Amino acid sequence: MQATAGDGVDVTDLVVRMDGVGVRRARTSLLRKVDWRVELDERWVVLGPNGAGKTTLLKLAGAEMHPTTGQVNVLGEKIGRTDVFELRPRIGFCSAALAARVPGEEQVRDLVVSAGYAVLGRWREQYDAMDTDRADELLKAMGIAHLGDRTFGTLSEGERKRTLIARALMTDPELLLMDEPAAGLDLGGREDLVMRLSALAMDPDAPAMVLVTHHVEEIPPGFTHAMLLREGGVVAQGLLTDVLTERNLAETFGQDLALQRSGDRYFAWRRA
Ligand SMILES: Nc1ncnc2c1ncn2[C@@H]1O[C@H](COP(=O)(O)OP(=O)(O)OP(=O)(O)O)[C@@H](O)[C@H]1O
Repeated sequence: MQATAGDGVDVTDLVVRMDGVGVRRARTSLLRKVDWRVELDERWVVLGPNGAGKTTLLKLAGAEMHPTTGQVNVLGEKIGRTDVFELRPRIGFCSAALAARVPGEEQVRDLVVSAGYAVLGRWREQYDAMDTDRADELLKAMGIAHLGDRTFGTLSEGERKRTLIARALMTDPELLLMDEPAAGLDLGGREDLVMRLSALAMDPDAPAMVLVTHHVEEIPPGFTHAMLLREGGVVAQGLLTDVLTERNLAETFGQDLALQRSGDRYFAWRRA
């Protein structure tokens, strides 16, 4: 008999499970009563305005933070009861906060390959040839194979984002968490990234994914589910096509928003 999460879902397929989760800091609720299930083959987008709690949610899923109330399970391990240093290599994480910690003189290939050794910053050991081949393969998949010998400090914003995604994939994670990967990119850079993330989302061997964004235009085709957050509370969650409605967007962003779908892409704007 298979163990289930109480809602018929096989728990071995659950990558993230949150039950009644809340996070409080200095009498402020960053998150309230979040119940969430992410399965192996799902690709989630978390959408909401500034301060909604998106990064907090991602940090919980990345075992970077404990909840104040409720329970968080990631890859079958309960946060608070497990060794996070064993859990974190199973999770790929990319965020602006991580980018800010990368020394400018770090070589791109080293930055990617060192993820397997859980280090950031200059690493003088010799890497295994298999590891450097894998790093080059990931750089190629992100369209930046030619940048392996460059230093991180010399890269454009878009090239940095792609490097960090390659690094996050280096350990072959079971869960990939991305906090606003398209922030700061120009139109061409954004479109290029959206298409690469779309290819990743459609790869059946790719990890479960959670992508945080402010913009519906940044949702890569192939993403399957969405959570809308406002002021620490879940406005709606479920299948992307069910959740992404004008009504839910209006409630999430507190404005009268029009939403249009063109193929697998979404566009939103405020009605006059
Ligand atoms: N340590 C803290 N103490 C008090 N408030 C905090 C703390 N950390 C975060 N917050 C607040 O919690 C709220 C949620 O923060 P979070 O970074 O999760 O939001 P977000 O949705 O990712 O926002 P953004 O889109 O602007 O990045 C914000 O209002 C933030 O100011």
